Amino acid sequence: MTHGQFPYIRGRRLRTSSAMREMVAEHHLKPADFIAPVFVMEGDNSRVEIPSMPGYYRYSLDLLMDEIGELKEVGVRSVLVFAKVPDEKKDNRGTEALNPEGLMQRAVRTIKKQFPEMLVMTDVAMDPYSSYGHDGIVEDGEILNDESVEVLAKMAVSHAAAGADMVAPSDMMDGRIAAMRESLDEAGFKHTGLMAYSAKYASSYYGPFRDALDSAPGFGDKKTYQMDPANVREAVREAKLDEQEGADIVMVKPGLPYLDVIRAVRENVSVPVSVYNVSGEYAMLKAAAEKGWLNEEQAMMEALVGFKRAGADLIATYFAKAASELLNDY
Ligand SMILES: NCc1[nH]cc(CCC(=O)O)c1CC(=O)O
Ligand SMILES: [Mg+2]
Repeated sequence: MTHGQFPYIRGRRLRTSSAMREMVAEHHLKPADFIAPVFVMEGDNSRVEIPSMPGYYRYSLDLLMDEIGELKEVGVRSVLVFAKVPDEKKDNRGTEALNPEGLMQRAVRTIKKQFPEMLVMTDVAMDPYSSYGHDGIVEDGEILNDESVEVLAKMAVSHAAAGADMVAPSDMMDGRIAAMRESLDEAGFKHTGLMAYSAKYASSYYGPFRDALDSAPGFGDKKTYQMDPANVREAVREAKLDEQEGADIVMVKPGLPYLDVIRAVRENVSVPVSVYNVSGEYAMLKAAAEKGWLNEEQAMMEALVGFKRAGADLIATYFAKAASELLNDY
């Protein structure tokens, strides 16, 4: 009895042993694929666990160095820095974001001094500095685009001056990539890279991150600048525009609900594509694992290789350290 090419063709032959499966694996993860987001706060010798992100911490700068040392130890080669700004330093124009002695700038200098080979990327966005918790200057309830881009371009230069290898604008204002490239070049930072959050969706999966930085919008939502989850063609358009404006890497964010977007963007640009496996995705997996409903390590690795299969070249993920430890083990 034969059915089509069976029994001559048996897909299971290639799955008979771990060596066989590994030999035919189409995608692989390695620690250098990961970008580890890190949260820094003022103070000494302190760390605070983020309630909605079990096992993930905000560190004072001194303790952040230990954490980065551990990341380096397991083979992670790049970090993406986010700073928690005290309320009294927030205003509508993100003034503190340009302070050369600000927390972000000090963090970048300190990391580069202690770990010169670690790639340091910085979040360029106004929301942690904004009294309204928005990614731009607010006027009569509107988030101004062009005026915000001017601030963002200065912020990029300020991070570059502190020693950032790449700046990563996460604001979704129009035209900011070209403005940043021009400002960076004019200021002499022609080798400072730009990783653009090109297709960043207005997502509920950012909730735990906003807890971590106390950066939730004070009014309304971010739907007039972040993208509608219903759209994929628009993501391709945004990514292509950012590539033309000079982005060195384009990003899709969040990750798991947007694998098709990663694929579409990958097929339409030439620059590397990164994905942000965001805070809510981390929280979701951790919560299920805590309840014993999912195997945490297996679910984590499955999600991460899924990003590569979808077409991501690099992955910003809160699992960077845990996944690297596992990859080193076997
Ligand atoms: N510009 C802010 C910013 N940069 C990265 C994230 C989210 C990251 C995450 O959820 O892990 C956000 C939140 C937001 O847009 O409200
Ligand atoms: Mg855009």
